[in-house]
Amino acid sequence: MTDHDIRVLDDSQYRAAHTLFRSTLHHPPTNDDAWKFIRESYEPGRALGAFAEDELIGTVQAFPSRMAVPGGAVVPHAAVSRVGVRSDWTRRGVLSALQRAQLRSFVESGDVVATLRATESLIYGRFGYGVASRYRTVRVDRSRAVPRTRIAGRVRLVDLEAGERIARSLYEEVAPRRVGTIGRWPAWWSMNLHRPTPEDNPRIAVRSSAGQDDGFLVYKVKPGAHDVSEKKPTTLEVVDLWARTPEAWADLWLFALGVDLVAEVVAFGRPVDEPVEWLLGDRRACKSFGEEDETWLRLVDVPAALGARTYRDGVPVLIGVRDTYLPDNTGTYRVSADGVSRVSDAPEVVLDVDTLASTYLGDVSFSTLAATRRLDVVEPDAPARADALFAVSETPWCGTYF
Ligand SMILES: CC(=O)SCCNC(=O)CCNC(=O)[C@H](O)C(C)(C)COP(=O)(O)OP(=O)(O)OC[C@H]1O[C@@H](n2cnc3c(N)ncnc32)[C@H](O)[C@@H]1OP(=O)(O)O
Repeated sequence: MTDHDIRVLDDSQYRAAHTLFRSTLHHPPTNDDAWKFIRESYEPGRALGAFAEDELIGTVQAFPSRMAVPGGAVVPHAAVSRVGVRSDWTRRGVLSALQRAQLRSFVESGDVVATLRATESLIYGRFGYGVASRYRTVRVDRSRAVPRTRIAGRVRLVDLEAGERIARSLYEEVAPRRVGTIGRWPAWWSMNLHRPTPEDNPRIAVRSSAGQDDGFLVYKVKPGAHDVSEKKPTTLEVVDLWARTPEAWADLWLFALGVDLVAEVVAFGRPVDEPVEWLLGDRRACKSFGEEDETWLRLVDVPAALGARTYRDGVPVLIGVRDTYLPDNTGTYRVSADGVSRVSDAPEVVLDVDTLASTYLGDVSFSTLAATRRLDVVEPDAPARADALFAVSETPWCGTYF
């Protein structure tokens, strides 16, 4: 018997839930203008509340989405956000109860995976979430950058309305080609492009070649002093940049690096393998900061998730999986280049479901996890065999903050 219970929230409760979540991050309630955009992002059945008697004391939410997995498939995905428990109720099992209910709801709705961004890295492992992709921040000193090449196609500025249309359609086409990217829900776009305050003033540049749009850049400029030697430099922030081809990618970066009166170009949350340095005459003009965990991935339906991705050639391996919160996933899986099956054989390597999630998109190898004692090795050559099967050619990256 607990002193709280979990309920699905309805329309009349979303604003209170949002205010509660913001208070757990020490932010004030949102204003009415912003709420118009945020309200749209609450979908029926996807927000849960924890109640003590009839008082709301905690909440979690999820956006409906998809995720691209190795081999090109795209699987149903729940994007978890707005997790918070009122500070007079923490460490009494409220989040655990919310997580249990939310994971069960994902099973019922057929979500194969769930992901989130974590405020703190010690919270989510116990619920089966593991770090599956990383990102970095890059900062380019324009006075030293000296790009080695010029824009080859055409980059034009478009207004926000046309830009959003182009960006959405290009994103939907281009993003799923990269492992770890997710489908963006309609309210993501309105919250990120329309909600910003006037000072944000997002601009959209579209790149085209032979009359075809093939990439876009959303950016913001924070004006500062015009003289680069002064303390507060004018900064251009690359907010969102996606391209169909490497040529379009390079042109969009060259455009960002070419805007006048800008002292530095900064981009948060970019892929760890994005070769910005190689565009520059002076590669040290580009500093890379804070490589951090991006995607925390939960394999909700382990057989479906393992079955959805492809594997390279190699000797099959038997992987034993432990899952406390969703025990139906517990078992041994035979993984081979031909696919995955559940078997009753003894496993050759055993790991918790959060650790399996970290290997799933290919960001970390089984050998690394064995060396750091994150998995139990039964057959000494099993981690190397699993590495060969799970290897990917491109580092996973999501690129969508929520
Ligand atoms: C996806 C997102 O939205 S990220 C945003 C997350 N929200 C925040 O950071 C807001 C501020 N924090 C909070 O609201 C709360 O502290 C929460 C939601 C993180 C945790 O809620 P609680 O109800 O306290 O968690 P609960 O009591 O179920 O804890 C379960 C276990 O996790 C541990 N735990 C919970 N939070 C933390 C933490 N921040 N750091 C380390 N351990 C933690 C507990 O000690 C407990 O461990 P145990 O099972 O070994 O006893």
